[in-house]
Amino acid sequence: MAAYVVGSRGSALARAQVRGYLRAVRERVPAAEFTRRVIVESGDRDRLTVMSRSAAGGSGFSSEQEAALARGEVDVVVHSLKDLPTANPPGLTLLPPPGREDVHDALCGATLASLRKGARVGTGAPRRAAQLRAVRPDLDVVPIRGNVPPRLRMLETHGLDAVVLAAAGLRRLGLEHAIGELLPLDRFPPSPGQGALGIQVRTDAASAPLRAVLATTADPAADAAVRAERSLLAALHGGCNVPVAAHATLLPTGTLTLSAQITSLDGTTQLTATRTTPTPTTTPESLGTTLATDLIAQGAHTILAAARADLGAG
Ligand SMILES: NCc1[nH]cc(CCC(=O)O)c1CC(=O)O
Repeated sequence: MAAYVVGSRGSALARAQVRGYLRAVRERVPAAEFTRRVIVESGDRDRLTVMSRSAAGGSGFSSEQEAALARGEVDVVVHSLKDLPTANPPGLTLLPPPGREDVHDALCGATLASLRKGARVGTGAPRRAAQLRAVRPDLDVVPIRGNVPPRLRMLETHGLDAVVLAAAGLRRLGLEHAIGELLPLDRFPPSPGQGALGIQVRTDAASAPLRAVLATTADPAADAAVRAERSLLAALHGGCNVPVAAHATLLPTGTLTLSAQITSLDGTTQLTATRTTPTPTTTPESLGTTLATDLIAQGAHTILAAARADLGAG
């Protein structure tokens, strides 16, 4: 059997995600063989361009990863799900994720309560900046970007008092000792899909054997949760850079609960809503779109339009 080619970005986090994923696959299908290939994102020089679908040259792909997958240069791409647009390019599909890491955001370098008035807290995510301002309007939120280890080093190199990072990335990199506090989910719900891998493959018949191998790792609970979260984001015409948070959990009883939060960039207005599947036939996707409708009735579009205008101008 020829080895399947697994693509990812070249960051330490992306490599750790591939390593962890292949460990899970090999546990279930020991005979499967894989080789790894790093696909460099031209946009990795500027993170903002990575996020936009037009960045891959108007090709309809959100990244070089997707384009390489569609061209057959790799057979599967391991992404961070939260970085993937909700629109799926034709010919490609996402498989259910193999479970989910810690969904919390982590404050590194301090705890929230220990931060003095006016303390400098680094984050590149508009959602995190807005959530911080909602809870602590006195903080000086400093925009930072880059990969996880350099962002952590900015505590020293940029004189920051704290930085906010996903606990999932820190744990995958073995950097959990840097976590000062896991931020509470009620005030700091995560980005849709945070902590989950986006396992993307081709839908063609030739890829069916690989899809069958990879499907052995599927975690139905994680899958239901991220599908609900991402359908909410899609229904709000979100993107990975808007101040939308969502978190779903599937109980053993089969009940799926989805909570979402939208925050104005200045932190002064915050919308929250929660829904639970009323019947077993409600799909995760319909729960997401229903909750989006609840938030739209509360004025979601006004907050999001203002945020997009500020971010676009910014
Ligand atoms: N946007 C960068 C990114 N994409 C995925 C993760 C961490 C892993 C995850 O959230 O699943 C991170 C770093 C961070 O947000 O701290």
